[in-house]
Amino acid sequence: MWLTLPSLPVRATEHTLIAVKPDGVQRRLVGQIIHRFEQRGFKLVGLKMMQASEDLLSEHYREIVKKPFYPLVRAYMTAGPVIVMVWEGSNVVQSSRKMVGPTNGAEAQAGTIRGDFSFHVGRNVVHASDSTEGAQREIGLWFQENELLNWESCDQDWTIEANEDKQ
Ligand SMILES: Nc1ncnc2c1ncn2[C@@H]1O[C@H](COP(=O)(O)OP(=O)(O)OP(=O)(O)O)[C@@H](O)[C@H]1O
Ligand SMILES: Nc1ccn([C@@H]2O[C@H](COP(=O)(O)OP(=O)(O)O)[C@@H](O)[C@H]2O)c(=O)n1
Ligand SMILES: [Mg+2]
Repeated sequence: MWLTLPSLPVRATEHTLIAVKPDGVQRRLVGQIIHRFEQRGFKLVGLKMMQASEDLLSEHYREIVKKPFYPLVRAYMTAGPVIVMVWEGSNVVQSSRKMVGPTNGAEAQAGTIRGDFSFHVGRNVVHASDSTEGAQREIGLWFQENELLNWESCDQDWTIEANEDKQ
């Protein structure tokens, strides 16, 4: 039997900033990390490789910049290139945090990115924004507007139920 799928109204979408940290790049984990977000059904709308400057990093981590361990974070995060990405989808901020797992890989469950690829808080492979407001702020820090692409994904009707907006 064929399903008929009504075309979706344009929906307010959510975005998050995910970064593969220098250890993830060095350990050749970039592909596996991207794969997990693709597999979940989220849409990639921005991606680049860059060397983070200390200034950008202290803005990004403004909540921890005064913590005693921040110099370690700065050294870690500027030690090599990072991959920064913007992913789009329903509830993507919270879902990504769950996919990434808690800050300390030693406490992260197997099946999460940190639980599968790290066991030390200072080498935890990925960054994920922790709130929608934080995500907007971080996306604005790392990306120019013209680096984000608004493209139609052909599987959209199969990853989002059409009536979601009407409930
Ligand atoms: N005690 C620590 N020692 C060393 N590094 C730490 C420590 N605590 C945190 N970090 C590093 O600082 C980062 C920022 O800490 P934060 O509390 O924001 O964790 P997070 O939100 O899980 O990580 P991120 O913001 O990178 O996604 C951590 O991801 C980790 O790499
Ligand atoms: N005690 C800590 C806390 C954070 N960090 C580092 O700082 C990053 C940002 O901290 P955070 O509190 O925003 O945690 P996450 O959002 O990364 O889970 C972490 O991902 C770690 O790389 C650390 O090295 N030691
Ligand atoms: Mg954080």
